[in-house]
Amino acid sequence: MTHNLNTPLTTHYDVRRDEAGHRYLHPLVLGFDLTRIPLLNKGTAFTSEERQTLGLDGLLAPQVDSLDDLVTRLYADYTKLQDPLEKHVFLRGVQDRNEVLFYALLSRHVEEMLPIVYTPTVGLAVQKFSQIYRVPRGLTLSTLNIERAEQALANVPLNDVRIIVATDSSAILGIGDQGFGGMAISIGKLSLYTVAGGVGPDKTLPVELDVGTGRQDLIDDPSYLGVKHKRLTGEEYLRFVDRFVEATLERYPKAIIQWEDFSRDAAFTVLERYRKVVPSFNDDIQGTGAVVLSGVLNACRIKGERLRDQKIVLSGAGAGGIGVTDALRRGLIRDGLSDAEARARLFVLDSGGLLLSDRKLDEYKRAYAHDPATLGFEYEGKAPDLLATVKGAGATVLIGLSGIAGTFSEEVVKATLANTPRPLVFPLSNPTANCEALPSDVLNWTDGAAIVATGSPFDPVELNGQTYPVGQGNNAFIFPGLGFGCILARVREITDEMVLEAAYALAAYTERHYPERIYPPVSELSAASIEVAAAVIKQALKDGVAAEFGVRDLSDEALLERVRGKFWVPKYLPFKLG
Ligand SMILES: O=C([O-])CC(=O)C(=O)O
Ligand SMILES: [Mg+2]
Repeated sequence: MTHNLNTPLTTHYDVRRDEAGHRYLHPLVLGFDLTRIPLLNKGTAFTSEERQTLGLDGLLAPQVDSLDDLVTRLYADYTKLQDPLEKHVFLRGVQDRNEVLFYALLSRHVEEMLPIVYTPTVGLAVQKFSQIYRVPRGLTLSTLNIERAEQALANVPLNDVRIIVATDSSAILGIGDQGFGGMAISIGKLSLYTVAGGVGPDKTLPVELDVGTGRQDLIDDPSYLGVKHKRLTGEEYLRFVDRFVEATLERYPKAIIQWEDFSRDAAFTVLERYRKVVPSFNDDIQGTGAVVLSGVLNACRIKGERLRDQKIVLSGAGAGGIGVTDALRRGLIRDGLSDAEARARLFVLDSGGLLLSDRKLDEYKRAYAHDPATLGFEYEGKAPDLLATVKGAGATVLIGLSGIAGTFSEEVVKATLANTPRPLVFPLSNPTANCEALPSDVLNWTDGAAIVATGSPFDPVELNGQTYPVGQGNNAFIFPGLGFGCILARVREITDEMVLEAAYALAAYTERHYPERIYPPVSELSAASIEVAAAVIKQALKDGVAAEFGVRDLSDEALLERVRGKFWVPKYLPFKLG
């Protein structure tokens, strides 16, 4: 089969239905090539008939396996590996060879493998991406090809992408600028879209926007694979992202964009610039915001208190910090407070201390700055630090999105305990090494009284003969369901109310199934995502932004059934040439 660049062969197969309505693959490539295209390759699970009709006879090991056999065999290999990054490379290798197998393996061992394909190991994969890079995956736009963005998108061998995770790598997790390496986070997030959000892998596209890096050490590193110059800024930067969005809209008009790990002001600027142009959301601002609101709601329920009774101190004023503050403000208003009353309960600190209106602050932080005259407590210096704020404000909730390990010291945690018998302490920065405090320390310092959640996974803590599970307050509980719902409803826009409903749906799911916990266990990600998706669809209909999914008259249960029915599950489809 030949093709030229003007009419590229943009896919390698069609999915068709036989007379009985069963789906099958009609391949547009044959023979050896089939074993090299991850969405088509079945490895030794090609049936003997397929081997003969597809030109594979003699190319494969004689044994014909089932998908289950392959999963069992690979898992045995996997368990021999010790090092998390090696495991990551192993699993990514499976994904790049045989995607159905990768997802079958991952869905069978979600709890064990999520920390490998996703946080925290993905943080290491980002840092080592140039070294572990093997074969192409996703789309990389850089300053070298952005002027040919349409052609670059035309080269992507997928015809119907519905969800894109795009990063400019300026603030990966809590580890900062990672240049080209950020591609690993886009890939990792999309694995969750498939395993937990039911979106078929052929509908997902990871994107790296390589606008350069502020890291001289990367620029100087001969093994670094990204473009080697300083980051674009200002108008040049926005023009680059404009080109990406325009070309994407043309090639994939049904796609949603998840903006991931953009630093501070870029995160807010990009979100606002495009959210009415293309259905899009920022995972760190909105996804993290929703997941934290959900956990705080459940923790308040466990304490027998209300959200509106809390005084909340947040350390970190990046995209995550301000996004969480905003979600909590909306939650406080829903709990009956006015906007001013809600703001009066939220205290945000950046590296200079509490945000105060007499400090020189970026625009996006200004919204949460307190007037020193009405703050209600005294402080020394230009602005109170974390300890002074916890004491002065009477904090009952402590949330960390600072990216700085150790921020929640024993003194700070004990000062929070002095304000309430059961403080909420959420050291949420990722990956593990950047977490503001270890859950075991927080529980020890508070003699088990604190309600703790982290962003990265932690083992349960044993204390005084009791076991305390540590909730994972990671946006993984929000974005797969949020995106899935948006895809199913073919939304024109993702409203703040839809994101808020995602938070309440997760809280309700947790309360129903795990009343003693603030987040479900990770093994329940897909079950929780289905409920999040249904809530998002309902709100999209209310907001008048849903283009499809005639579900207006469905009962809640019927809607959930509909969403469940759309969930992609890994299985090998038969090949047929007809
Ligand atoms: O990726 C994660 O684990 C959560 C997240 O968005 C971040 O930390 O930036
Ligand atoms: Mg993120």
